[in-house]
Amino acid sequence: MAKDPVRVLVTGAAGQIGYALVPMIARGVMLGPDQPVILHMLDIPPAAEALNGVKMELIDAAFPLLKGVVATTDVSEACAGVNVAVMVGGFPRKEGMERKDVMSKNVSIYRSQASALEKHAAPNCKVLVVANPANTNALILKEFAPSIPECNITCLTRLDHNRALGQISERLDVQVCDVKNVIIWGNHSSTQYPDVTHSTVTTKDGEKAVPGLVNDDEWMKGGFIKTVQQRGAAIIKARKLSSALSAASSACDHIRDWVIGTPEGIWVSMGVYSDGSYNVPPGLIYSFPVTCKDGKWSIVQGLSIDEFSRKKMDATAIELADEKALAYSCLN
Ligand SMILES: NC(=O)C1=CN([C@@H]2O[C@H](COP(=O)(O)OP(=O)(O)OC[C@H]3O[C@@H](n4cnc5c(N)ncnc54)[C@H](O)[C@@H]3O)[C@@H](O)[C@H]2O)C=CC1
Ligand SMILES: O=C([O-])CC(=O)C(=O)O
Repeated sequence: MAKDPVRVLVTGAAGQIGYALVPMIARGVMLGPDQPVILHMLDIPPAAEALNGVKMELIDAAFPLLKGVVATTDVSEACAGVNVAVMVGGFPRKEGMERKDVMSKNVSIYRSQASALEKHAAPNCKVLVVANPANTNALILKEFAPSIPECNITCLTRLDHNRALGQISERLDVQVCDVKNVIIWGNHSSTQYPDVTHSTVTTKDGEKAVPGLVNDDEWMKGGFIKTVQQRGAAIIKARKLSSALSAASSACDHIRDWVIGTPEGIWVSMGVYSDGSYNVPPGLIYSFPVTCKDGKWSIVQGLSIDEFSRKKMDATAIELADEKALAYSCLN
């Protein structure tokens, strides 16, 4: 029997990431090849005409799984009955703007969109925040949507995770699908800590630890970390636009693994509400290694943390606490 359609909201749908993401969702990349979807696309009034253009293209592409398209600038209509919400819309930093000005705009957007989701979304709606500052936007959303379970509110660090897999695969000249269990700890920012301590490569002689294969501590603790931390900026410099293709693909990976489950023996990175695991302060949305089963994520426990990792994990937590304080100061 055909499945009932799932309603998926994409905010900022007329933007770069939105344009890459909506066809992936309509093709089944996010929720599977047998899962019909209804797309809800939200953008702001100045982008209404472009948004309608995206809707026209979705119709023209005749996606078999796509059972309906709502394209609107009305946040209540956009959120009505949605089962999955991918929050890509936000206010970007413009020339001459202070950090506080950008935070203040995004706090106000995420506060009002949280209330709309709380009122209109389906009860067990899963939320993924992509727009920067992603962790803190997700935290604000959590604060202002108290009836949405906190475990349903996450932010995207899967792109950083995939970037780390890509860098290891290039360095060792192995297939990216044979590399697993890197970790992104902390903020989706240049303080994030991409950690290869526990990662492995599947070889014809079995699983081998990445640190032993790379055998270059200086690179793993220096160039590798910096490349992953700065990759978004490098893409913007090269394209003059954001990393829309890889962000859209990673957003699909994030939701797919969350809904369908992570494969046996594999963990992924997700920004989730900290429960104090690994001595990360509770009350932050922080990226951890997680496995997913039956639509729920759980933080991988018991990994050993060396002194180098501890310092990096603490530094990114401090940045998140500062962002949280700044965000709260914008609420008054
Ligand atoms: N977490 C991650 O891994 C990544 C996050 N990003 C972030 O994703 C966001 C989107 O990036 P792009 O698509 O390249 O930007 P973009 O500027 O092309 O698109 C953003 C869209 O959001 C819309 N928008 C603005 N305010 C809105 C509101 N209140 N409600 C609904 N829509 C609104 C804009 O009109 C625009 O169409 C940015 O914040 C960017 O920094 C980008 C790459 C990776
Ligand atoms: O800074 C940005 O907008 C881009 C970004 O987050 C990324 O590519 O990781």
